Amino acid sequence: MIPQSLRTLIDETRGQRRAEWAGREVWLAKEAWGELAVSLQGAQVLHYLPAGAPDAPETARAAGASPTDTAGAPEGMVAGGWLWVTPTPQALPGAIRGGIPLCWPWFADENTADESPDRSGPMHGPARKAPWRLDAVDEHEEGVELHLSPEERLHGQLVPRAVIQANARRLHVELITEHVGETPVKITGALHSYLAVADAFACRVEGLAGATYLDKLADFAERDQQGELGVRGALDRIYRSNAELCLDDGTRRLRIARQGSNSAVVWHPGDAPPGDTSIEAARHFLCVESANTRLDPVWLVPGAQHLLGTTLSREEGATP
Ligand SMILES: O=P(O)(O)OC[C@H]1O[C@H](O)[C@H](O)[C@@H](O)[C@@H]1O
Repeated sequence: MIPQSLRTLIDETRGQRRAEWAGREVWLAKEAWGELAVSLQGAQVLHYLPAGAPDAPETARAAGASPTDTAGAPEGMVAGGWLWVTPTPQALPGAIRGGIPLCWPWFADENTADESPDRSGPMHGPARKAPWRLDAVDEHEEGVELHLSPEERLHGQLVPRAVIQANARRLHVELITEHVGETPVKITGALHSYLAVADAFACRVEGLAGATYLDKLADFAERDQQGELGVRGALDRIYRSNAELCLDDGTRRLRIARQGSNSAVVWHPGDAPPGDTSIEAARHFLCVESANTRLDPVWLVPGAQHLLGTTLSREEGATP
């Protein structure tokens, strides 16, 4: 579910092109394998829709529906796609709420921003607001692979880069950190996926039963997940888990695999969303994040690399 204005840009795309959306440069693809939109601010995937999905334009047309159906969607938004983007994004230099923001080189706020000099760095680190450049686009019939790096140095000793792969079966995002300095550095971070859902409070996240979690809404109290997770309101949890997850919103079963992550963050603000999003629009996302947090920080030594990844795909055997 994305803003109508972004949908229009994608509809006007044949093949690949660059355009401007909400004051940011975006890279767009509309190909036989599906659709992809990436913002160069933050190297942030904003939209992905594989061909053949029930909400893909050609499938919708075959079923007699409009591919840009606004029925039931909050104002300014259209259904379609696996990711959610707010219809009311902050102006630059603010970050875009939605898609897959890259939180780097730390996850969350000043209390956990171990890498900022005085533990007071910006929430989720500087990478998501920074300008990135597209270093390479590897295009082939089955899909596309993008390589991006920040235009400026974001850290004295660490250099990040992002790899985004999209095809008709899956979306895969990697955030790779290379240590180019002299002394060990501790990092955290996240691929802060805003997944589009029919109703956030009717979602089930499978794969976390029995896992322990830190409840950020209860001062990081440690708890056990009893049974599978049903989301019914506000929650902000860091699960100690590297398991593959499945998000079921009643209309789609999305598999979420993670690489280099032993923290799965599940977040929804309930009926008190941040100022850049209405309550109505917020009912259509659930964040399920591939993360490194205070539970599994990564110590990088000079010359070492760390890869944090996430792969979204349809569940095997499920209808497309
Ligand atoms: O509003 P943002 O800075 O994008 O952060 C949004 C959310 O991100 C994570 O999921 C955290 O666990 C939440 O505590 C936070 O509120």
